[in-house]
Amino acid sequence: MSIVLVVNSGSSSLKYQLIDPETGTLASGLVERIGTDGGRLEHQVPDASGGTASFEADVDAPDHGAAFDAMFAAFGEHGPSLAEHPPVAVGHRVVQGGARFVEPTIVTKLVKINIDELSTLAPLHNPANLAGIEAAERKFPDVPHVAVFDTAFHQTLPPAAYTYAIDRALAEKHRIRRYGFHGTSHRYVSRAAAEYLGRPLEELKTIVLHLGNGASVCAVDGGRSVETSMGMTPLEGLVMGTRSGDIDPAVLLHLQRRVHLSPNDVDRVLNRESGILGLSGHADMRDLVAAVEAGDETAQIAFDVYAHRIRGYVGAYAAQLGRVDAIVFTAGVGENSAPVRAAALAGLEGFGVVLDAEANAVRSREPRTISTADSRVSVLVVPTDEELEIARQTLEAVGA
Ligand SMILES: Nc1ncnc2c1ncn2[C@@H]1O[C@H](COP(=O)(O)OP(=O)(O)O)[C@@H](O)[C@H]1O
Ligand SMILES: CC(=O)OP(=O)(O)O
Ligand SMILES: [Mg+2]
Repeated sequence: MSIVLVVNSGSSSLKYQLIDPETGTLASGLVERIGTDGGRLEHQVPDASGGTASFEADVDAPDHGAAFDAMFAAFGEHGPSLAEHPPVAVGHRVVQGGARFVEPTIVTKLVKINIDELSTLAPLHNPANLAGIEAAERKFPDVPHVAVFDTAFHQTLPPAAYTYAIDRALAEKHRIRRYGFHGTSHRYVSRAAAEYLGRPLEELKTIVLHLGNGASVCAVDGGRSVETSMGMTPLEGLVMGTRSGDIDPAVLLHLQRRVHLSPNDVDRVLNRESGILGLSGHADMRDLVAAVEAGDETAQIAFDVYAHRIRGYVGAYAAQLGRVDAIVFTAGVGENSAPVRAAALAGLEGFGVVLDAEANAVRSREPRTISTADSRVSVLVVPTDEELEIARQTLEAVGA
């Protein structure tokens, strides 16, 4: 058996999964609200009847080390026993790998220094990823730790897609270019979509819409990322829970010169206080949709801006690909929100994108088609599984 512990450390959360890619998940869980009051743990294990048993607890988690302690306590209390199912490696999601990390990489002191240096290019993510690695190393000092980078899948972007039109020397000196993120998800989902359609990956042209708390679009041509909406940092592109996505860069200058916000203030405003939260007061899509359904006009505008931006990217990426075989929705919002999917693709019938309202309303955790039989473009919902993908890549990196 090759068991991997997969760790996805966010700024305020720790998601984990103990998994054998060949046989399935042994446990998964989440510690939320790290660093603030009201920490909570959820731990799930498969039960005898083929379902899952779920355990919840309030926990005190001032930092990632404490979150790891809470996770261990949950394994101790609810199983499975880590002594009986020891991981052969720990796989970590790391968001920003820059141009340096294009493969899953065994963590060394130098790798950690590099991840730290890349923090300015993913300020919400890399510091938390590193904190998670260090906490996990203290708990599992004897197994290899592997970093799997969100940016790696996008290393195939052509220069025309990753180059910003600014002074070349300045850009090169400061490594300013599009890197792209959510690559582990885009890679997994584009492959799973090809498998579901029963078509060779090499001949498929796909647009993947990863709509989670962070959100990005990826144009995948023959299994390779050729265009993606996040940029040098995970701020560019789609409207997100708390991030603005695309904005005229002159707005930042205006905020600094005329409103006298500091660079850190602007960072906070755009990364944490914008998106659907800034527009409506709701960062969570479930709350936004509920407010729209209750007739709240401000919520309606936020929802419309969110969908309008997606539709624009679908059109742009269709043009870049020249042909689209499938549009694939994934992640929390993409997998669960029928109203978002319908609004995002509304009016595209003339381009051969026709949703089936009934199929779109079905709730399921399986890959499925939500377009009509005569829609020229297949529209799919394919649940992402970043943890499984990270586990596979971790085992490959350690040669297990
Ligand atoms: N049933 C649902 N309807 C609409 N949105 C949902 C639903 N379930 C989850 N979501 C949304 O998914 C988002 C979180 O997605 P997720 O992929 O878990 O994000 P992350 O990995 O970035 O934390 C939240 O905005 C949440 O509102
Ligand atoms: C890169 C990124 O935005 O990740 P997340 O969606 O987990 O915030
Ligand atoms: Mg995510």
